[in-house]
Amino acid sequence: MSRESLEARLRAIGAERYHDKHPFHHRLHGGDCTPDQVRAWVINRWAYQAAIPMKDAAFMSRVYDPAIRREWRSRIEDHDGGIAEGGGIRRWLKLAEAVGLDPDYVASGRGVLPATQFAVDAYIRYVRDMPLLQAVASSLTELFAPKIHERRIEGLLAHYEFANPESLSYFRKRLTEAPKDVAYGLDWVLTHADTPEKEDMACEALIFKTNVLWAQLDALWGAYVEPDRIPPGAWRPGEGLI
Ligand SMILES: O=C(O)c1cc(C(=O)O)c2c(n1)C(=O)C(=O)c1cc(C(=O)O)[nH]c1-2
Repeated sequence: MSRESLEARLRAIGAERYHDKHPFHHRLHGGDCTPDQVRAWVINRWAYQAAIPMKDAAFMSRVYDPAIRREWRSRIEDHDGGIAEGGGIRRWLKLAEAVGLDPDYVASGRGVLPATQFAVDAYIRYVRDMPLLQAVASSLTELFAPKIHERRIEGLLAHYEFANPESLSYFRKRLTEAPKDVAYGLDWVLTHADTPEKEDMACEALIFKTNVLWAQLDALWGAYVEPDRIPPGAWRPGEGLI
């Protein structure tokens, strides 16, 4: 298979399975979420945000080639940032505050749904334990992220009072960060998936990752859109507010 046809296969996986298709996102971006459903999304998505630099550190701990580590380390810097200016994690907490949540409560990780935690932990473990090809390929959902970030900025600005350039700065910044990361990751996968077996492995990794993302939204829908389904220990409306 050529590089072009593997790339087409990866993109077809996104077209079918990326979480922009999930009904929770349609609801969020279309202005149909209640304030508590938005809060539940911010609290649970925090678990994903917090896991990203950990999985990137897990990845780097396995790589012997300094050239790859040099490319990869900006991912950690993008999220953690420096002491003074912070990074994506701090920008996420700005969003938390804007929707009326205490940022310390959100950053504590309390109230995250069990299924969300299982999904993000599975992502960290996958990147730590699987062949490097699959560890890299699992990040390629970011091929599809700029489109959903643009849609989210537009949808939130149109429908919710909390939305403004400051509260949404996380997504705006990702519009320039993600394409740089994914260009490197995609090229690496297309170069290293040089047998039919490895091509299948890369595709399986991307499917795994779309499942990690989908499962988080299924968990949100189950707990906060369906009535009376919040699991024990998970965030309940009224908790963790400013
Ligand atoms: O808002 C989204 O829908 C979304 C999706 C994804 C993704 O596709 O995994 C990431 C992000 N955002 C994101 O902001 C981010 O920093 C990020 C890093 C990664 C990764 O797997 O390394 N995915 C994503």
